Amino acid sequence: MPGFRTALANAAAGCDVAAARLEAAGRRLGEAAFQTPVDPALLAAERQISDAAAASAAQLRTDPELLHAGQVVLHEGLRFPLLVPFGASGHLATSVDAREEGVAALVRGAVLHLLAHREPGRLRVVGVDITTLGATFAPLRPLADAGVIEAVATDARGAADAVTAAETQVAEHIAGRRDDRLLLAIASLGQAPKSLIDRVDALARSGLAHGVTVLACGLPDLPQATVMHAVAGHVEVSNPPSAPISRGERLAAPVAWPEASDPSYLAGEAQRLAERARAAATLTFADLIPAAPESGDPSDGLEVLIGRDAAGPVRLRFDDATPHWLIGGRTGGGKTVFLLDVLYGLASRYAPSDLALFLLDFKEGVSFTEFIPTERDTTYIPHARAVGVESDREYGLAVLRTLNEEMTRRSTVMKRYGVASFAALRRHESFPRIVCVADEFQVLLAGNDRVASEAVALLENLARKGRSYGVHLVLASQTISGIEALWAKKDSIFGQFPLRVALPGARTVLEHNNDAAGRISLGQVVINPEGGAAGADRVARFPNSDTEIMLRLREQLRVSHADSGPPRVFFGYLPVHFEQTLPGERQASRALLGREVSLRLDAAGVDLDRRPGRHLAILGSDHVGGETLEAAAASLAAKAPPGQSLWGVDFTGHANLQDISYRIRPEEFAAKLAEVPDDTLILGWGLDAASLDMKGQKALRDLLRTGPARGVHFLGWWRIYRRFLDDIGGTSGREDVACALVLNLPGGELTSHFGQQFQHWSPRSGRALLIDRHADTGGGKLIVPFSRPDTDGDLPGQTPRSGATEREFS
Ligand SMILES: Nc1ncnc2c1ncn2[C@@H]1O[C@H](COP(=O)(O)OP(=O)(O)OP(=O)(O)O)[C@@H](O)[C@H]1O
Repeated sequence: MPGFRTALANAAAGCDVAAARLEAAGRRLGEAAFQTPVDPALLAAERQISDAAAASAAQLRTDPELLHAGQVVLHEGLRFPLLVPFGASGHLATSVDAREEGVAALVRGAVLHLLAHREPGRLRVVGVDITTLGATFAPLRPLADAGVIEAVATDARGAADAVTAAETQVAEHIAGRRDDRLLLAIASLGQAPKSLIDRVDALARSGLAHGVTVLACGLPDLPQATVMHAVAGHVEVSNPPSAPISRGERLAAPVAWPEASDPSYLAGEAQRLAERARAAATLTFADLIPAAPESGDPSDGLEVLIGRDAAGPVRLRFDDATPHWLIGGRTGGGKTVFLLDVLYGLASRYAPSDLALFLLDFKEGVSFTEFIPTERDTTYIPHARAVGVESDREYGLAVLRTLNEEMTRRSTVMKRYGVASFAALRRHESFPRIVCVADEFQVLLAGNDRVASEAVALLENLARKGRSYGVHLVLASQTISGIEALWAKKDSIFGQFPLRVALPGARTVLEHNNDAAGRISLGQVVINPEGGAAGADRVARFPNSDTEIMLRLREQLRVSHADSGPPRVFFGYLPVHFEQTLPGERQASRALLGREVSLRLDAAGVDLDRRPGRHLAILGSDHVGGETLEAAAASLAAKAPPGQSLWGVDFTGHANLQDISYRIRPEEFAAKLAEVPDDTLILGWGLDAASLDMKGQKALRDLLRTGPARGVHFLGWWRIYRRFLDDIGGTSGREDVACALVLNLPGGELTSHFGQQFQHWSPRSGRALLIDRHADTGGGKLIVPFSRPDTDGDLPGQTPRSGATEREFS
C-alpha cells in the first residue's frame, strides 16, 4: 500500500502541525478551544489539512485495507473521513459497544466494506451481539440468509462458539488448509468472562497473519488494533499499530462516529453482496463430475468435491482422519441428492478396480436406481457391487457380514506382507477401497432382536477397524435417537464417525449444543469434521443432481469399463420366479425353492440325496406355498436323472401339475404310499386335507424313514402345522423330515419342534424361512420363495447376472 502510506504520512505530518497548533490554542483557551477558535493561522492550516486529507481520502476510499471509520472534526465544521487500517492490515476496537448508534453504524459499515472489497466467498463473517440481541446485524439480514454472515451469537454460549470458529480458522490457516479470511465482528459482548476476552486477544495477536480480522466493540484493549475511545461527546483514535498516523499516542484531532446509513441503502447493499455470494457459491452438478472419468489413486484416501462454501470448493475425504461419515437430515432435506453428488463424484474419479460401492436403502421408495440397470436404461455404475433397494434387514446384515469377512481377508494379506495400513497394502496388491452406504440405517438396528444385535456388533467392528483396511461406512438417517440396540454402543460406534454431514433439519448428527443445521435451507449442508462439535462447522452449498450428466457418466463408464459387470441388485419389494434361474443354478436332485436374502442372492433349495431325512415340508397357509412347491417340481423335472419319476397329489384343486409325470388321485394317496417304487419323488399339495388314518400315517412315516436310501423323497405342503406334526408322528418323526420351509407361522409355534433359535422368526409376506437340519444348525435362511410368474405383475427381479459372481472385491 505505498500510495496509502505516502498519503497517510502527508496527512499525519499535517495533523502533527495542526496538533501542535491545537495544543497551543488549547493551552491558551482550555476547554473552549473548539468552540471558540481565535487564531486565524490555525484556521488557515486546518483548512489546508482538511482539503488535503479529504482529497487523499477520496483517493484511498477504494483501498480495500482502509475502512472509513468516522469523521475527523476540525473547527468551522470542517470534516474529513477517518480511514483506518482494517482487514489483513489491522483490527479495530472501540471502547463502547454497539448500544451506541455510531458504533452500530461502524459495525455494519465494516462488514459491508470488507465484503465489498473481497472476491465473493473469500470472507466469512461471524457476529456476536449479546447486548442488543443481534439488532446491530438486522439490517444485513440478506447476508445471513445467504450464509455469508454464518452466525450471529446472541448469548454467551454462541459467543464462545463464534470465537471457536475464529480459532479454527487460524488453525486451518496455519495448517495451510484455508487461505480465506474470517471477520469476527463483536458488536457487543455483554458481561463476558475474562477467559473469553483472553481468547479474543489471542485471536487478535495471531489473526492478522492467519486469516482472522477482529472488530471488537467494547474491548478497547484489543491487541494489534486501532482503538476508538469515546471521550465526552467525541471520539479519540489511537494510532493504528501497523501504520501510525500521529506522533502521539492518539490522533490529535477529535473524531465523530460514522453516521448511520440510510436503511434502504444498507438493505440494497446487503442484498447485492448476498446475491453475488450466492452466484459465486453455486456449483452445478456438471462442476462436480470431470468431463471424462478419471482413475485417481485411492491409496491415501478418496476425495470428492461436493460443493462450495464461502472459502471456496469443499472437498470431503474418506481417509484415516475421516474414515466414516454420519449424515442426517429431515425427509426432503436433500439427503438423496447429496449422496448422488458424493457417489457420482467418486465414481467419476476412481476406477471400479479401485473403488467398490455397496449401497443399501432400507426405506420404502426406490432409491439408488441411478446405479443399476433397468428395463428402460441398461447403463449402470460399475463400481456398485451390490445394491439393496428397499432392503430387508437380513440383506443389510449379509452385506455387513461380507464386509467384515473382507476385512479379515485383507488382514491376512497384510500380515503376509508385514504391513499395517491400507496405503502400505496397496503397494503390494491393488485392493479397492470400499464405501458402504446405508440409507435409513436405523431400520436395520430397530428393535431388540437377533438381527439388530448382530448388526450393531458388525457395525462396531467395521467402524473401529475399517480405516486400516480401506473399508468406509456412510450411515444416513433422519434420526438415530431411540435406537434401542445402540444404547450401549452409541459412543463406541459413532465415535468412529468424525465427519458429520447435517442437512436441513438434522437433529442428532451434530452435538446437542450445535444448532447449525437449524439455520440452513435446502441446498445447503453443514460439514463438521470434529464429530459435530460446535464451532467446527462449514456451511456449503451442494448442487442438485442432473439426470443427463448422470446418464453421460454411466455411458462413459460402459465404454471405459466394458469388462465390469452390473451390480447385483436385491429388490426387496419384488417377487422371484423359478423361470428367472440360470441354467447353472439348476441341478439334478436339488429342489429349488427361492432366492436367498444374501449378498449373492443365490438360488436356495434342498438337496435330495441318500441321507436319512432328506424330505421337505412346506408349512403355513400362505398360498405361495403351493406355488413354491410347483417351482420345486419344475426344478426337479428340469434335471431329472434317467429313471427318476415325479409323482404328485393335489388336495387343493389349484396346483399346476404340468411337471408331474404321474398324478395320484387324492383318494388313492394313502394306498399309494405303500407302493412307491425306487427313485421316485412324491410331491403333495394341501396334505392337511389328506386326513390320513393311522394306516396312512404309518405308511407315510415308513416312507419318510426308509425312502432316501432308495432314492424316494417326499415334498409336501401342509397348510395346517398341527396336521404335519400329527402325520409325521410329532417329535419322534423330527429327524425324518430334515428340511422345512416355514411361511406364515409365528416363531413361537416353531420352537417345540424346531428349536429355540427360531423363536425370533416373524412371518412376513414374500419371505420364508428355510430350515435344513443338515446344512445349517443356526437360525435358518431367509429366502424369497418362488411364486408363479402370472400372479404378481411380473417384473425382472433379483436374477443374478452371469459373470457377476466373483465381483465383490476383485
Ligand atoms: N442442492 C439442491 N439444490 C436444489 N434442489 C435440491 C437440492 N437438494 C435437493 N433438492 C431438491 O429437494 C427435493 C428433496 O431432495 P431429496 O430427495 O434429496 O431429499 P431426501 O432428504 O432424500 O428426502 P427423502 O428422505 O424424503 O427421500 C428434491 O426435489 C430435490 O430436487
